[in-house]
Amino acid sequence: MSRLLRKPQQQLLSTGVTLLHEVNQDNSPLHYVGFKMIDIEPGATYSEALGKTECCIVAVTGQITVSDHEQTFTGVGTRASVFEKKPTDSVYISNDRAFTITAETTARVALCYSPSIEQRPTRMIQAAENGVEHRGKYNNQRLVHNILPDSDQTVNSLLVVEVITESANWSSYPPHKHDVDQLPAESLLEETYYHEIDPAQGFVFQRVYTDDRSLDETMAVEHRNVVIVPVGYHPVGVPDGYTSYYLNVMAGPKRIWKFHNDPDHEWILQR
Ligand SMILES: O=C[C@H](O)[C@@H](O)[C@H](O)CC(=O)O
Repeated sequence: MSRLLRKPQQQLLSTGVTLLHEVNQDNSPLHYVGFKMIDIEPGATYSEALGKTECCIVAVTGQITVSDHEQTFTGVGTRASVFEKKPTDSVYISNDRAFTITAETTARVALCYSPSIEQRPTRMIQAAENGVEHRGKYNNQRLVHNILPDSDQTVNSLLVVEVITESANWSSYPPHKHDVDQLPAESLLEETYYHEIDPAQGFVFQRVYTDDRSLDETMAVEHRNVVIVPVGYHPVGVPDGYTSYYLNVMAGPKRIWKFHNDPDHEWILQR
């Protein structure tokens, strides 16, 4: 199995709290991005104290209460399934703060991390604040919810976005990369993908590859898998009959999303 593909674990952290994924510097080739996916049962709590990292808590499904022990946000979350195709709520917590999440319903919660030195205010990112984009044409159409785009200057290094790709369409396509710190042409952003597929027995294909093909891995990605993108192009293809969801976390030395399309495939944009 590709070293870039992570299957969900079932690590019981505490009563009602299960860790499905943890991606960090110790268990991945990433240096900037961290990611956790936790499932929380109603009434159960998850607490964490941040060091020099910031965290975007995304209520992927269900409703949660989030407190940084100064402010408390209740009713965070808008959907029972990501395939309702509507944005959700998130809460941003900056470095050197602690937080507690309490599940109001059965909830899937993504914890998206990146480096942070200058402490910023805690804030709820309402679903209605998400920039919604209908990107692409032909069989390259996808729905994008920008949770923390690079235009949002309220955080230090974190970028968070979710994408819905319908049956027989491609996304993160034409293949693009953002793996060199060479602005204005391209920025260096590591990336993680947390995938969900409807119906859940489905799979999508994701390829992660470099120009010199020193890295070239094509994966069959299944429901609730994570794909790690340290470098390279990273297109996703969705088989007929299935719908794809993924949540992206990106971070690097500069908080700018400037990607470079694979020249071999950029022509499709001219149609
Ligand atoms: O670099 C960003 C990620 O690859 C996705 O968010 C991608 O941009 C989604 C898309 O445009 O299809």
